Amino acid sequence: MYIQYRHGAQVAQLKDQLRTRVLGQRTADAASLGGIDPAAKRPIQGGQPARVIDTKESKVKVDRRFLEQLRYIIRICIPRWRHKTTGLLVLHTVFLVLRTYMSVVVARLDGRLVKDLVNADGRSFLRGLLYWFAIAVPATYTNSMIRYLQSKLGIAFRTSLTKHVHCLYMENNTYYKALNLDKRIDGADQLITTDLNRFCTALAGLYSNLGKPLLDLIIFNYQLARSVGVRGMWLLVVNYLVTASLLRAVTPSFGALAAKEAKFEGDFRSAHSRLITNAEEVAFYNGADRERSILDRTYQRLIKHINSIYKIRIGYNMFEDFLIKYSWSAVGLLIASIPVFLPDWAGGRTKREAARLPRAAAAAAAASAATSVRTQGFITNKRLLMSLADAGGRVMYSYKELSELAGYTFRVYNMMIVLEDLRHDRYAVTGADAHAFRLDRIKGVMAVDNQTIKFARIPIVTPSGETCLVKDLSFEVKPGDHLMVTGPNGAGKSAILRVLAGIWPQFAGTLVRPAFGLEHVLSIPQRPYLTLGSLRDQVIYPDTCDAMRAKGKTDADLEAILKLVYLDYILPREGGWDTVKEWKDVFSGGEKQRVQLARLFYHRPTFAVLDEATSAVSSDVEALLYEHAKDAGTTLVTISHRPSLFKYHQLLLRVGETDAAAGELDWELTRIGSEDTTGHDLEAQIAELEKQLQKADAQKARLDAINRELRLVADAKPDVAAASSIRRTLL
Ligand SMILES: Nc1ncnc2c1ncn2[C@@H]1O[C@H](COP(=O)(O)OP(=O)(O)OP(=O)(O)O)[C@@H](O)[C@H]1O
Repeated sequence: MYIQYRHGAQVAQLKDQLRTRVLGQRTADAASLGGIDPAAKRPIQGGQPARVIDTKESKVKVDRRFLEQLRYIIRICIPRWRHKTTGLLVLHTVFLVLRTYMSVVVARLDGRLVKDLVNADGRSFLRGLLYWFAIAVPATYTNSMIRYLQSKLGIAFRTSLTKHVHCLYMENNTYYKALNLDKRIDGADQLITTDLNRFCTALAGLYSNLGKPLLDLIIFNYQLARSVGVRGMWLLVVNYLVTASLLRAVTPSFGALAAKEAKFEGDFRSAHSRLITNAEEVAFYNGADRERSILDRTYQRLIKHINSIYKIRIGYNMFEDFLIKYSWSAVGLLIASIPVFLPDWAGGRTKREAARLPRAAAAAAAASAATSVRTQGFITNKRLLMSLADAGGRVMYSYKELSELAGYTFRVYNMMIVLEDLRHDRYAVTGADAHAFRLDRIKGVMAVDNQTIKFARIPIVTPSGETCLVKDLSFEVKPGDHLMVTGPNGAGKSAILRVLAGIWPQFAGTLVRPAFGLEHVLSIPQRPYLTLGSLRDQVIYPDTCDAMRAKGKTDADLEAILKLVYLDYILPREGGWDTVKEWKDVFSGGEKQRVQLARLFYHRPTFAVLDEATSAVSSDVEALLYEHAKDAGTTLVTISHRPSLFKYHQLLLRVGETDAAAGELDWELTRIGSEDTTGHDLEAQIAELEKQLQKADAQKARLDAINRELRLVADAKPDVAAASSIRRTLL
C-alpha cells in the first residue's frame, strides 16, 4: 500500500486533535503537555533577535563599556551583600588597612632609631629595636594573610562564575548550539577553563594591587602633609597628575593585546585537543607531519603575538620606570628637604617638634638637638615618600593590569551574553535576508503525544537556514510501526532526527512527539559515545548508579542486558562493573555500538531512533538485536543503507532520491511489502547477488592462477606432497 500524506488536511486534523503549543510560548501546563514540565528541556525556539555584541578585540580599552561589562560580571560573582565573597572582601580590606597602618608605624620607628643613633642614646635605641621585632610578627602575618585572601578571592570569583556559566552552557542544549548553530564564540572550552580563570586572578589581584596603594596614597599623603606642609603636598599632587597623564598617553592598548593573546592560546589548545580526539585516525593515515605543521603554525602565531607584546613593553617599561622610580624619587627628595631648607613651609607636626627644642640650653646642645630632630623627620619622610612612590607606582602599574583585565572581561562577558542568548534561543543571523528560513523567524509548532511521532509539513533545513535538505516532510509512526529511513549520503536523514530531537530548528510545520525523556524516545547516534566512569556507567548512561538503583535495577539486570547484546564476555575481561577506564580506547568499533544498544535495553523506550547504529555489528547479531528490541516493545526508527534491515520495519521513508529541482517532493513514504518496496527490495537483492557473483568470478580467477603456479612447481620438483602443502598454504 502506498501512503502519501495530504499535508494541508493533515495539519488541520492535527490542530483539532492535539493540544498544541507554539514554540516560544509557555502557555500549556504540565498536564496538557502529556506530563512534561514546560520548563524542562525543550526543542529550540526562535523569534527573538540576538543581542548585538562587538567582537572586535582591537576596540578593547579601559572605558565606560569595560566598566559596564565588569559591573555585570561582578554582580554574578557577588549576587547579594550577604554572600561568602563579601565576607572575604571585608576581611581582605581589614588586612590591607592593617598593612598600611603598620607601614606608617615602621616609618616612624625608623626615624626614631636613626635619631637615637645620632644622639648616641643606646637605651632608647635598644628599646626601639625591641619594638622593631615586636612589630615584625603582626606585619609578616598581615602580608601572608593578604596573599592568602587574594587567592581565596580569586577562587571565590571563579567558583561563582564557573557555576553560572555551567548553568548557561548545559541547559537547553546550549553547548550544542554554541558549536553548531551560532558562530559568535569559538573555543568555548578555552573560554570556560582558561580565560575565566585569568579574569578571576586578574580581578582579585587588581583589588589588592589597586585598593592597597590607593589606601596608602590617602594615609601617607595625610601623614606627609603634617610634616612637609600644604605647598609640599601640592607639589606632590602636580607630580601625580603630570605622570598619570603622560603614562595614559603612552600606554599601548594592553586590553586588546591580552584579548588577542587569549584567543590565540585557545586556538593552540584546541589544535592539540583535536589531535588527542583523532589520534588513531591520524596515526593510520601517517598524518603526523601534516598535524605537526598545523600545531606549529598555531603555536607560531601565538608566539609571534606574545613577542610583539614583549617588544612593545620594552619602551613602555623604560618610560614607566624613568617616571616612577627616578623622577618620583627626585621629587620626593625635594619634598623631604622642605622642612630642612624652608622651615616656614613645613607642616604643623614639624613646627611643633621644632618648638619643643630646648631654648635655654647651650648653643652646641641646641644645634645637636635640632640636627637629630631634622634627621628623624627626614628619615620618616623619606620612608613615607618611598612607600608613597611605591604606592603611586603600583597605581600606575595597575593601569596596565586594568587594561589586561579589560581584555579578559571582554572575552568572558561576550561568552556569557552569547550563552544566555542561546539558552533563550536568540541567534545571530548573518546575511540571512536572502534565505527563506531564518533563525529569528521560527514558526514550527510542537505537540506532545507519548504514543506518536508525527511530522506534518516540516522542512528539514540546515541551522543557518541556507539549505533546505527535505521539503515539507510528513510521516507518522505509531507504536509497532517500525520505520526505516534510507537515502543517499548527505540527503538529510540524520537531520530529520536532529529536528525530532529538538537540536536543529523546526522552521515550520507541526511536530508531534513524545515528551522529552529517555523512557519515551532514545536516540542512538552514528558515532558511539562512551562516558567517563565505570563499566556500569557506560550501560546506564546518562543515569547515575543511584538513579539506576532508584529504578529498582540491579547489576544482575545489567548482566542480562549484556547477554542480550552479546557482550557478557566483557564483564570478566574488564574486571567487573566498577572498573574505570578510558572506554573509548578499550572497546572495538562493534563493541562500542553494542554498548550503545545495551542502553536501549536498559532504558526500554517507547521509540528508539537508530542512526546507522549497527553498521559495525555482524549481520547475524544485528538480526538478533532487532528481534530483541521489538520483543521489548520498542518501536524502531532506523536510518540505514542496508536493505537486509527492511524486513524488520513496516514503513520505508526514502529521502533525496527524487528530482527536487523539478518541483517534486524529495521524499517518499511507502509501506514495506507493498508493490513499490517489493520492487525496491528485489532490486536491492539483485544488486547484492551481482556483487556476490562478481566476487565468485574473482575467486575462480585466483584459484586458476594458484593451480597454474602449482603446476609449474610440480613440473620443476615432482614432489606431490610438497605441491599439495604449497597449495594449502596458498589457499
Ligand atoms: N551543523 C551543520 N550546519 C550546516 N550543515 C550541516 C550541519 N550538519 C550537517 N550539515 C549538512 O546537512 C546535510 C545532511 O546531513 P546529514 O547528516 O543529515 O546527512 P545523512 O543523510 O545522514 O548522510 P549520511 O548517510 O552520510 O550519514 C549534509 O550536506 C551536511 O553537510
